[in-house]
Amino acid sequence: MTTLYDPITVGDLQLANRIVMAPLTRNRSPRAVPLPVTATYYSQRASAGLLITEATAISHQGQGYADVPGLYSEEQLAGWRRVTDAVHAAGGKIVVQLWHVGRISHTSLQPGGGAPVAPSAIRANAKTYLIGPDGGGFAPTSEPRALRLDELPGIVADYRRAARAAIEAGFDGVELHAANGYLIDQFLRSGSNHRDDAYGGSIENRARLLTQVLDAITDEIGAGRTGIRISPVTPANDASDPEPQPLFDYVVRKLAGYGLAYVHVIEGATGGARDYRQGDAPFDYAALKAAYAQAGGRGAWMTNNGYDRAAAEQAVASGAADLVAFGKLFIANPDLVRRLREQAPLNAPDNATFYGGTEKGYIDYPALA
Ligand SMILES: C=C(C(=O)O)c1ccccc1
Repeated sequence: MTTLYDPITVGDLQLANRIVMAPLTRNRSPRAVPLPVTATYYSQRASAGLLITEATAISHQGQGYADVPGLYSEEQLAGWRRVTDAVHAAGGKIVVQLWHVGRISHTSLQPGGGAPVAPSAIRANAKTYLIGPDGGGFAPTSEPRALRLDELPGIVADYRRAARAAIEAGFDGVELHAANGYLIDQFLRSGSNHRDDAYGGSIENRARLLTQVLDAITDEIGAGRTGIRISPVTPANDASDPEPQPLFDYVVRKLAGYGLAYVHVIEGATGGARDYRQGDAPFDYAALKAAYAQAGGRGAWMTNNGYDRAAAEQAVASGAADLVAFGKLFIANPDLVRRLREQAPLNAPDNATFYGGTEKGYIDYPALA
C-alpha cells in the first residue's frame, strides 16, 4: 500500500516523499527581493518531498501586497538563486508559484499609482497588506479597471518570461497560481468576470486566459516542470461562482491535455472549512479527480487544506491523493516529514508572526533533537 513517505515521480521531478510545503505568503521580501534569511527558511524545510514557494509576482502589475517577492528583476532572481542553491545543497526540490493578483491590490503598489487590473471593473470585498510609515496593516483593495483585449497577450508574455526566469534562477519548476481569487481565478469565476468578449460569458471563454497562459509556460519550460493550483469553491478574496462543479470539470478536462506534473487542489475554503460550498450542492472532489483521469490526465493529484497526519496518510493510502500539501504545519515544523513519520509532537504555529516581521516565527522554530 502506498504511503505518504514513499517516493514519487511528478512530471520531470523525482520526489523523496509525498509531503509538500504549500505556498505561504510571509511578507518578508522588501522591494520584492528575497533576503538571505529566506534561503535559510526554505533550506530548513528541504526534507519535504517538494517545496512550493510563497506566491511570487510575475510583474510589477502583478504585485498585490507589501514585501512579497517578485521574479521580474535581476536583483530578485539573484535573491532566488540563493534560495534554490541552499535548498538543493540540503537535498530538496523546490518550485516557484507564479502569481498575478489582478484586482487584489492597491494603487500604492501599482506602477505609477494606477488602478489594479481585472477582467471587469468590479471591486473585491477584500483587503491587502500594506506597509506605511507606522508599520504594516491591512487595507481595502482598490477599485480595479477592466483589462483591454490588447493587454492580455502582454500578461501571457509576462507569465512566459517568469517561467523562463524561474528555471534560470535554479527552480526545479513552477506552479501556476490559478486559485484564491487572483487574476486567473478572477477570469474563471462569474462573480468577477462580466466580460462580453471572447474571455467572458461561457465557461470556455472564462477559461481562455488560463489555457493561453498554460500554453505559454509549457511551451517555454515543458509541462513536466509545470504544476497548477486551483481552488474550486474558496471564497478567498471575494471569489465566487454559483456553479463550481461544471466550471472546474471543464478546467481539469482542459488540464488533462497538457501532461502537467501535478494538479494542486485546495479543498473547501482556503485556510478554513473543508466542507465550504458555493452553489447548491457540496463540491465533489472525487468526481473532479475522475474527470481529470477520464480526459487522459496523468499528472499527480495534490490536495490541501486542513490535513493532519491521519487524514493525509488516509488520502494517499486510499488513492484520493498522490501528495498532500501542508501550510501552517510547515511554518512551525521545519522537520515536519520526520515528525509525521515518527508521530512526534508538533510545534504550534504563532499566527502573530505569519505576515511581516523578522526571524522570529520564521527561522526560529525548533527541529527535533
Ligand atoms: C498568495 C496568497 C494566497 O494564495 O492566498 C496569500 C496572500 C496573502 C496572505 C495569505 C495568502
